[in-house]
Amino acid sequence: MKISRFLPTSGKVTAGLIIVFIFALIAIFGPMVTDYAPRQTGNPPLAPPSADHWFGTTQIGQDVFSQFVHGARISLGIGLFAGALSQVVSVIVGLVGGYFRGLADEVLYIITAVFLVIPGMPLLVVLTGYLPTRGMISVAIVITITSWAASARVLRAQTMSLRNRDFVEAARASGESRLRILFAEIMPNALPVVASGFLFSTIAAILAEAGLSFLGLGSLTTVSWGSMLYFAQNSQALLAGAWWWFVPPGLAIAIIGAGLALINFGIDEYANPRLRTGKSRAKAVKGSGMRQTAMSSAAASAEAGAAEGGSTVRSGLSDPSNEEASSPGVAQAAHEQVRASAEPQLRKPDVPGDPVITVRDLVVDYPIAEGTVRAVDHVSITLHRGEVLGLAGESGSGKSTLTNAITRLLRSPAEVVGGEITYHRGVSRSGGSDRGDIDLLNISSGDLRALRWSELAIVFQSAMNALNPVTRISAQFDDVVKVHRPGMAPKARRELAKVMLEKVGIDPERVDAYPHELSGGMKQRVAIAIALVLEPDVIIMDEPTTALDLLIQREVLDQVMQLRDEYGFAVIFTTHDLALLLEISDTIAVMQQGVLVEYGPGEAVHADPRHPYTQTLLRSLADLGANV
Ligand SMILES: Nc1ncnc2c1ncn2[C@@H]1O[C@H](COP(=O)(O)OP(=O)(O)OP(=O)(O)O)[C@@H](O)[C@H]1O
Repeated sequence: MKISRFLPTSGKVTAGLIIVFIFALIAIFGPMVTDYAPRQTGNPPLAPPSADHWFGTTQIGQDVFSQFVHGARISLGIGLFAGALSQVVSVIVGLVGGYFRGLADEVLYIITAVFLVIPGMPLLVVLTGYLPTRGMISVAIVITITSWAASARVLRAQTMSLRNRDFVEAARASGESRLRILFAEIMPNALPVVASGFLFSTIAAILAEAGLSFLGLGSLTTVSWGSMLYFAQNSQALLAGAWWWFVPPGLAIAIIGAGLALINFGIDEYANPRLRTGKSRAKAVKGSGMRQTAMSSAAASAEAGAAEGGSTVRSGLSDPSNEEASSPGVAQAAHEQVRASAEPQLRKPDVPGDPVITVRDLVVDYPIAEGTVRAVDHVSITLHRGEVLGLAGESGSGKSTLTNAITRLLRSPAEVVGGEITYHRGVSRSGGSDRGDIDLLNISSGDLRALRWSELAIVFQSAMNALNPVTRISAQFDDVVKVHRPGMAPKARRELAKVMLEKVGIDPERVDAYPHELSGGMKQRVAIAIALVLEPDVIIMDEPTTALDLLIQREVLDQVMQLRDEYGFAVIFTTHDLALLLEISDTIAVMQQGVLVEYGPGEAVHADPRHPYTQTLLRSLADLGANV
């Protein structure tokens, strides 16, 4: 495990950590290097900084440096203690209320709301007035009482959204105790909120202590940055020109506050792996761990087969347990090894229509901290009008990267480093002359918006996520139609939505339903109907039926094929299910480690697979069939 993976990638976070580290050193070691006790008098009064007194002296001859370093211990100590205490209260109130709901939640929520509306500083002042002692712990407790509510409210909302997620349901179903679900399942997902709450409470506590001490309400027998400011102000240090007395504590409070705020920027980076460039690892884990399909196991045997033949095809980043394979060199070399192990087998597709999309020599890289992942390596394919192009390949082989490049949905850090993608507009449905070609990689964002959906539509893997849960189906059709057919009347749009629903086998009266009122299969059909509503030339379907059971999958696919016959759109269909692809595709493209290893007419690929990887995939299918 490399330490560099845990180092912050952002300069802001590094700066924040350095600041906090320096102050921690000052608080820990500072008191050891000073010759003076913080309250010791007898030195020359109001002496400016000198070799004897680095930060000068106070009006009664105390050493300011000594007070500053001792004060650092107290101020930081109170900040951290009150910050931690306030988070403990927030976590308990937020998690318990958000998870258990009911009366407990109502009571806790009312208390939280009351604390939120009471202004913090006046409450602090009142509470400190009633303190039996003004010790630092008492001050920290008072600060906690006034600062826990904001974070508790955010945590409650987060818990409410997490409590219905599948992994929590699964934990409940597996019999985990409520306490465990709260603290082992939900809490880790809420950690970014807790961590950022902690940082802000710490800053607030340092400021509150300084404020209270400055007002003379803190513990004036203890040296803190706040009490230094109090005495400096009471002795009119400003008028006396003794800047060295109040500038160090004032500046320190400002700098440590900035440092903690800068660290807060880093929390998201750690909480969300996608924000870190090491996303490929996360994807690889997901790919190799979660989707154990026939294809990925077949890929494993393909590798074994290749190894027997003398050349090894490594799965590169797709095996997280393999440290060697995860190293950047191997990641970069994986596609080269695929090419070296066997020549790609590319045959001309056997489709009558004109080309509608041509991908030529496309190369897409993901530069990550550990090196560059070449996700698509010199891929060329042609999609013809009305053609169903089946895109197969193990998880992580580059299918989504290829289709996302076509739809221009690639996300950072993806970089298209070579090749062309051309959309051939052809003649319009109403006839006329050829409308020419569009260079998809260099299209303007305005043209891209106009093209997407009206000519190039997408059906995402999970309709569950693609449909907005809080708007009716009719409104979701409207979203698309209004943008591209601005002149269409609301009534006509509603009728169009109904027609489209009927086409995908859904009762048109369900047009006013919300997504949660539909079954999984129905939702996927709605997603397909929305993709079809503007009669596009091309639909990209990224594993559109994976989440459905076999019977529904079959029904949805039959429907897609019927609609294809009716509308004549071309489809790029991505799936792990090779058997399904063989059945529906005119052309098959098989990818491995970003390389297009087999390409050709579906029947020809089925009858005569030429690449060892495709052969193994098909053999494993045959074995599966034999075993059933
Ligand atoms: N944002 C990213 N940063 C770094 N590497 C990435 C990123 N997205 C994808 N990759 C890498 O690019 C390669 C191709 O990934 P891609 O998602 O295109 O594969 P896929 O065949 O669509 O996989 P799946 O079927 O699991 O969706 C993989 O090695 C993956 O780890």
